[in-house]
Amino acid sequence: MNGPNLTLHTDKYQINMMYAHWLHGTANDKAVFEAYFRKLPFGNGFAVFAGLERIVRYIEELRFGDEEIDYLRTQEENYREAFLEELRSFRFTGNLYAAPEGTLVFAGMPLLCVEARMFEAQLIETAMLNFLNYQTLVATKAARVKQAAPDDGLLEFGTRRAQEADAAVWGARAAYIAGFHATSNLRAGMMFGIPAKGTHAHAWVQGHDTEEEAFRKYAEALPDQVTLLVDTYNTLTSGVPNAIKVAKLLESRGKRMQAIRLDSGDLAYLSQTARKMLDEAGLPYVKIVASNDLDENIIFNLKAQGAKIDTWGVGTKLITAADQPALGGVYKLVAREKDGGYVPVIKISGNPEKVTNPGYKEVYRIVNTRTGKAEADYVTLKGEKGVVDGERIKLFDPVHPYMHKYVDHYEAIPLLQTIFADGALVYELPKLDRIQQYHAKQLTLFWPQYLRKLNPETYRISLSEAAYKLKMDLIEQHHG
Ligand SMILES: Nc1ncnc2c1ncn2[C@@H]1O[C@H](COP(=O)(O)OP(=O)(O)OP(=O)(O)O)[C@@H](O)[C@H]1O
Ligand SMILES: O=P(O)(O)OC[C@H]1O[C@H](OP(=O)(O)OP(=O)(O)O)[C@H](O)[C@@H]1O
Ligand SMILES: O=C(O)c1cccnc1
Repeated sequence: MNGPNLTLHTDKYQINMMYAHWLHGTANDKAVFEAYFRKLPFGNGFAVFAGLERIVRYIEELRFGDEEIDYLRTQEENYREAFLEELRSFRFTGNLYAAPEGTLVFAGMPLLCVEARMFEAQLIETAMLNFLNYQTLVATKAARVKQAAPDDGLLEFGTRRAQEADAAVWGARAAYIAGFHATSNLRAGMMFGIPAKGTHAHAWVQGHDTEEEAFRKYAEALPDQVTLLVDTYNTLTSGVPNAIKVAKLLESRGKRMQAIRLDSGDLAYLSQTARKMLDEAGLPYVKIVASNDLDENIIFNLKAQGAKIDTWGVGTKLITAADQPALGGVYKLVAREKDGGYVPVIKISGNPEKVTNPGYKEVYRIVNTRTGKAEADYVTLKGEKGVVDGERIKLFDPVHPYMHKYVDHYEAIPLLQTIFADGALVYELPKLDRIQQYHAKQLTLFWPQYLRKLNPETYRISLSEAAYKLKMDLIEQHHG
């Protein structure tokens, strides 16, 4: 997938820091960074991790070419020529660990960890956050829509309203991970193998003398996939009756009309009445698709009202994550090389939730072997053995440490997979269908109280006692 060169898709301050490290001889010192977010979006109980495939492609293709170097030369007179020359041979040579796409993730857990030369780890922050914040946000929004209509068809219709072209296609992919069935965007279909589907617009109807003629001509052109948009003039007095006529015509030719689409008005009332009209005409197989500024809340309400809708076309509010336009994922330094080893580092803040968790760490999902359900995620310092050996562990909330419990019958599933090792891609990117299936399976690991859309219970991310002690010691040191 050779797209545009994204190497300068970074904030200038990253290159400034790279330059300063280079100048002072610390560019080759290793560093460990972790990416995580502090607050779940949409008041949801979980987020759906997405963005890894794009991150992998980006890292593989990182190169400073002539154009990039010439541009940097014009942007900063302090950059020495030898530094710019060094950029020519820049490659990612570090390690990257990440959760697989489709994993349910939570506030405060490391989603991705980079261990690399300071020079490399710093450059990639901006683009990685850009990719994972957006794709995780849209996948999470899509998971909420899926929860409102778990057994219905879900079509992603957002491209025309998306924040530009990349957002449209990667957003369509994120929606598919969370259980959407198809996208209207053909490029997303071609790039990722997502089924591409479509009906027709009002323009098709407006472009003919009569609605009936428009429907007939459309059905003649595409007899195997006829979904007719019935609301251009009057849904119940014109659109549905004309669609019924065309469905009968198709039947006489041995074909079946697929669906009608409703795109305005009271979707509960119109779908119920249209359903009745279709059934009475002997067309129970003709489905009803609805669209028009839908989101999980409207879909939930329409279902509560008894709407007879089989498939939902969801555009603007999904692709733009309308009720929360950004996920606040951050990328924080947790350890750096000094005198041949790693020293943990911390960022202190007056707000306890913003104090970082220091140290090179690992994260495990603790699954109770009696219930088969996840109890909490458990963050340890790298190399801690207790959890791997199944020893009794104490789970507690690092912000409210008095809230704790012990578990001893559990399986500890490591969440971060090795993606790059010494710069080499060692992870086989799964096919998109596999990611969708993996995501669906992830949902079965959690009790429903963590999954509900409204006021979910908080799933806890616990620090091991050693990781917690390290944090407290560093806070103490800094206060001292
Ligand atoms: N029964 C319903 N309950 C709750 N919301 C609904 C219902 N029917 C439709 N909606 C939603 O109400 C919103 C606005 O619909 P409204 O009826 O105002 O516009 P419209 O009929 O589509 O008008 P226009 O023709 O300008 O598009 C849409 O988001 C739509 O999905
Ligand atoms: O409502 P969304 O969730 O964003 O879904 C996509 C919308 O895009 C189209 O409308 P548009 O107004 O662009 O054109 P049309 O209604 O004239 O077809 C379509 O009819 C949907 O209503
Ligand atoms: O195929 C459709 O019906 C469609 C596609 C994009 C946006 N709105 C509707």
